[in-house]
Amino acid sequence: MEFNRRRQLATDYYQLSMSNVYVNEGKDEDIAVFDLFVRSNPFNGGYLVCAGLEQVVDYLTNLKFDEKDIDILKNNHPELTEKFLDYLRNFRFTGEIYGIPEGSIVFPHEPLIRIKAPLIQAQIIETPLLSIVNHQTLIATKAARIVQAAEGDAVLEFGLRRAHGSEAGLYGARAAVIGGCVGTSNVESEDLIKLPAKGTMSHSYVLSYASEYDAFWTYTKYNQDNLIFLVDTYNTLESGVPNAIRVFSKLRDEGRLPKTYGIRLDSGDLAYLSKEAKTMLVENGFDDAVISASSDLDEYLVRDLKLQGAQINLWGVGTKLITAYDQPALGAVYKLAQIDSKGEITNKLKISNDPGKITNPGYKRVVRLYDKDSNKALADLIMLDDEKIDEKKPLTIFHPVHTWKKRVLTNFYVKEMMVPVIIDGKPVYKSPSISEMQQHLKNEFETMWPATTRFTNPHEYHVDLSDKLWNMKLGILNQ
Ligand SMILES: Nc1ncnc2c1ncn2[C@@H]1O[C@H](COP(=O)(O)OP(=O)(O)OP(=O)(O)O)[C@@H](O)[C@H]1O
Ligand SMILES: O=P(O)(O)OC[C@H]1O[C@H](OP(=O)(O)OP(=O)(O)O)[C@H](O)[C@@H]1O
Ligand SMILES: O=C(O)c1cccnc1
Repeated sequence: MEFNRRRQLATDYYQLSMSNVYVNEGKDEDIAVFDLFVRSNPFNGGYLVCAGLEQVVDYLTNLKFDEKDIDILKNNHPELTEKFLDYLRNFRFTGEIYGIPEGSIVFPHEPLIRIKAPLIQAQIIETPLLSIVNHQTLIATKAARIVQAAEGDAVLEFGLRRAHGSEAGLYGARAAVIGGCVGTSNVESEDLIKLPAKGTMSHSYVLSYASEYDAFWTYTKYNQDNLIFLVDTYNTLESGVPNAIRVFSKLRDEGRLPKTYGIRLDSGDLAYLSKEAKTMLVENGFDDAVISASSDLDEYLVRDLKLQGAQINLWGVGTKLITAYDQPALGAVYKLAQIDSKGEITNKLKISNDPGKITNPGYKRVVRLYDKDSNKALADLIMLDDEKIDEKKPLTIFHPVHTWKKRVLTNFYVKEMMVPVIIDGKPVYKSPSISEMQQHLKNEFETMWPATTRFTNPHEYHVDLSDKLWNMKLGILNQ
């Protein structure tokens, strides 16, 4: 699936006005290093699930400007010089990208993507990279929380009709599946995520028949598997569930009750109705029927319904997932960390009154430190790219703002977080399949202490700076 292939002007104009200056001032060949990172965890949570890297690669390896784009820019912006427009005509991304694989659990302040490229290129790509990663990381994180609350039950993404446009619906569905949803109702996503779209039936379908029974029975003539009947159109317990049971019984008598069959509840007290429906289904020998529910669900309602003993084993989640309802923006940023101007390297940081907002300078990488016995993650360390860690020696790590808070690690091993993705403009990374990303996330959860992933007052996972990086930062601040 091609991302934004014909949408190269989907950027903020200032990227182009600044680039116009760079070309004309001979700064376009300066080599810049930028970091893309998030400043805080969304949803008052303790973690993020990163997503969007595959679309970043697709965008960067296909980015070019054609004569139509040049005409539009020329007509609207007489200040853009011919020299710059010529530059755009010949544009190709020639830089280097390192990134953290999709489906990884990540934390604020650590680079999710590191960009090293001619300054002008790194500038032009800023807005699209942020919009891709902001969106997908936010939705993957929301999905992971809902899946976490569902405690092993299947979660389906149903949000397209409430998404902020079909592109948000499409890439939101992708991110939701990375985050752990077993599927989506979004048909356009089939080609992107290589999974058939899934679904049940609507109230209008049931209402369009003279009786609820007719609606259910007729459906079975054209759908052999996955027979999930919507049972709340008239009266869930007095009509919907009994009619569903009549149809299931008939199918069983005819020897064609499918593997996946069941009901969907979409209104009323979902805990009470699911328990009553379960009893009725079991009494009729339909112990393995799916009981699905939808209706403005999110991670808190799913958790609450489970606490109430709801007998629901498939959760359909739309609006609150696809729009990241309680936090609709992630706020990932893209900050300059180094400039190499004709061989003269300067490390850069952005100063702020808030120490937590001062950016980290230099050409850096991120590693995760794990406890050798439990295999649980202990902390992440942002360090300069050429630094090494000796796993045999004790390692002292310290809080990046409250530096007196120290820990000495002795029994640990180190894992690199970032992988090379594009080198000299050429893709070098084979993106895993969406189901591999989903599995990767499951493995990641195994390495996290519950304190980090719990919803209420999660523990702040440590993302620390190496000594060398801290000294570089302090040196620049002192200047
Ligand atoms: N047992 C429950 N505990 C907590 N919240 C519930 C429970 N059952 C349902 N809800 C939630 O309460 C909210 C309102 O449900 P309610 O049935 O009143 O409206 P509805 O589902 O929109 O029904 P209708 O379409 O008939 O108006 C929904 O978000 C639903 O998920
Ligand atoms: O509640 P959400 O989490 O957003 O999940 C999606 C909702 O979309 C449908 O309702 P809608 O009223 O749009 O259509 P319907 O008439 O088929 O129920 C469906 O029945 C769910 O309630
Ligand atoms: O298939 C479904 O049940 C469905 C799809 C989209 C939205 N609500 C429900």
